[in-house]
Amino acid sequence: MKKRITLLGGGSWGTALAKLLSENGHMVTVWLRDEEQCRELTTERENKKYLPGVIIPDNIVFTSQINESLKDAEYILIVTPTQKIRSVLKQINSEYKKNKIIINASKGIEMGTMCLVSDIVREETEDCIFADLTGPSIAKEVVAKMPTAITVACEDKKAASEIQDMFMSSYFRVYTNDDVVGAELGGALKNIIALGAGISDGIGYGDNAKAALMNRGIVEIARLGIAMGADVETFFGLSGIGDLMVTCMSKFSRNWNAGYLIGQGYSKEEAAKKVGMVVEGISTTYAAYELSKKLNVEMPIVNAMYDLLQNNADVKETVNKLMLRDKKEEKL
Ligand SMILES: NC(=O)C1=CN([C@@H]2O[C@H](COP(=O)(O)OP(=O)(O)OC[C@H]3O[C@@H](n4cnc5c(N)ncnc54)[C@H](O)[C@@H]3O)[C@@H](O)[C@H]2O)C=CC1
Ligand SMILES: O=C(CO)COP(=O)(O)O
Repeated sequence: MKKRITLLGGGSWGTALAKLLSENGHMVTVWLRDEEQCRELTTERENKKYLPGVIIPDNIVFTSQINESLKDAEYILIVTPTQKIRSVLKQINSEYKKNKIIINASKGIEMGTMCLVSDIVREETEDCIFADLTGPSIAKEVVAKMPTAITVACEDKKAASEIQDMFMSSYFRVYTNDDVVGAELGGALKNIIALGAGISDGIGYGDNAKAALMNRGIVEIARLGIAMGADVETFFGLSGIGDLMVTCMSKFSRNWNAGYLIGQGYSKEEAAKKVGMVVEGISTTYAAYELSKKLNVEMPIVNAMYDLLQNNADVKETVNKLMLRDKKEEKL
């Protein structure tokens, strides 16, 4: 059935999801804060900055009026950088953020508050159902209609199944899951590990190092997840190890690319600027570091990444410290 969906954000992932939803027959509106960009997208039907070369279907509406964009919406799809979500939701009149189904497609943790996106949505909206759309899904491959499998995590089974139907297509397979916290944590924290994988590649370490990072990375992600009430099984799924694999291995990943540049000697600011799109792993490193301290969860890779980003620690020395920690059993 045709649904009315408004996207908050139209960068590379927003554009890709708007295109997919429109091609699935839904009525899609995209809110962007920049009026000039709305005009360009409306007339040129191409997102030159974030997804050049992709033709945007004619029936997608772009607007810079946030309340107007939500008047008829049944579903709200959040696709803005995580650190901006709260301020975006605050701009919406209360009547338009009440009793809606809110789907989050962003992957990060809010700095300062340590909130997951589900917490932000709970605090900034009223009586809404929250779902998290997450998993290994590089926007450039989705717009090229390459096979992709993803998860929708939602505690409300009916809403989960509606969202599954809404996104499913011949090249986009959607699974459901009811572990929202686990799915959100997997999506957010894999960005930190991918940044680390990029650094490892950037300084010239090999595949052994990257495999170790990925494997020990998912272990510490699961450790934090367990402390926060998530189901450990979720971390073996698409939103966990699945997304970790693609983000650490894809040359399209912005987190991997930013890490690679840092490994080559650029500062985090220069690397983020060069990538030119959101690098969620940087801000999420700070939030995850605070969370691990608060919950007393051992997260050596997150600590190392914090040291690199916050204290400009030397990369090789940091890796040495990681390797020479106390001997351990291979356990969660
Ligand atoms: N690109 C991808 O392949 C995927 C991205 N994601 C996630 O989706 C989220 C968005 O990522 P992308 O679209 O790729 O990022 P992007 O950097 O391509 O685009 C970000 C969008 O947010 C807008 N924006 C930035 N600051 C804003 C503010 N203060 N208020 C309102 N809008 C603002 C930008 O104008 C742009 O439209 C991230 O959390 C990312 O981790 C998830 C899966 C795949
Ligand atoms: O989340 C993603 C793939 O699932 C996209 O990762 P990047 O933000 O690193 O490009």
